[in-house]
Amino acid sequence: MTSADRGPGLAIETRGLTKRFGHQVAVDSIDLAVPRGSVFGFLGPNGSGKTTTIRMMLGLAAATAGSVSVLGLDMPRRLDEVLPRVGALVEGPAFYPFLSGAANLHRFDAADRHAVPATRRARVAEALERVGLSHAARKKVRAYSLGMKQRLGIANALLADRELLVLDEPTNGLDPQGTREVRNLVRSLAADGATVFVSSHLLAEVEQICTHAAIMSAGRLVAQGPLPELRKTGSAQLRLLTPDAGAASGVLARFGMTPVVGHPDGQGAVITAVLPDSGLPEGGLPKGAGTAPSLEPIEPESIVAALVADGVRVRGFTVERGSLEDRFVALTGEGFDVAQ
Ligand SMILES: Nc1ncnc2c1ncn2[C@@H]1O[C@H](COP(=O)(O)OP(=O)(O)OP(=O)(O)O)[C@@H](O)[C@H]1O
Repeated sequence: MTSADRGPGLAIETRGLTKRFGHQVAVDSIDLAVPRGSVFGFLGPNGSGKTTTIRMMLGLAAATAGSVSVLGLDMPRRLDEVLPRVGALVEGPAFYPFLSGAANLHRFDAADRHAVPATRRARVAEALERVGLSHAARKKVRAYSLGMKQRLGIANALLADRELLVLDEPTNGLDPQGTREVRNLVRSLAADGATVFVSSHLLAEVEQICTHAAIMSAGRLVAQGPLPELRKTGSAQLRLLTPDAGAASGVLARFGMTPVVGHPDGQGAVITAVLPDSGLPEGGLPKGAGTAPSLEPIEPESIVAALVADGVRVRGFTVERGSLEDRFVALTGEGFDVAQ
């Protein structure tokens, strides 16, 4: 990461952020950079350290080492200035079941010493409207579905104007309808200009609503960046159809590839090869790496040009990138739930 990636353009920044519970390292020296205005997906399997990181960001847990700044201010030192500008939904909201949704929000608003009492009623009504719960404002929360409770939690986070929303697994446990509602809500919050930091163990969810993502695995941050960039990195599979297998293999080997030759249809050879990774692994090259991978991605068209220049007859040529899911599985060593 360059120094240009840091600074006032970031809504959240952590450096070397670490949390140990006894001997267990739950969060292992992570450097997160969440750009302002992004919808940032914080992705990782259960137990990978997402909630612990979020708790440290919000001053709910003390870091063992490292630093966090939120909206450009050090946490937890500047907690009092930061919290009024941040809406959070962490580990499921706790509501009074015997009170209505509106009455619950009134209580939360009253507990906020920055909230002006005279405008409380309007603020609560607006937050309920924002999450589509106006019709259920007077209903007791015990009669709310899980999706409605989650939306009420987000309404609570929206009681004041927020520059940053931090949502920990906001669709966890929701049925498909509730999930859709919450996702649409997250999209519209982002469209209004807030930075939204949303954790999830669902890859599909992050792909649908996020502009950026970070991937956690066993307490470590294994990748982060804009989604299109994360999709681009990683290896791709090349497939070449040619009657000139020997010459073609020689050309591919010159590009550092290891071609595999098959003869499935008698029409010529089908050669497959893995296009070398175009991106450096997070944190640079592994120690002791033999040959350094090229920093420049190998363009498929330069391979075709080299094949043609060497007189190879190219009858078919395709390059398929792995999906984001392939990439995440490769990074975390675990599959992701694919629930929509
Ligand atoms: N208070 C605690 N005491 C001891 N260990 C903890 C504590 N909180 C979390 N851990 C451990 O730290 C690790 C990371 O947990 P964390 O809840 O941050 O992960 P997560 O990615 O948010 O997972 P999930 O989606 O299941 O909440 C886990 O192994 C967990 O058991």
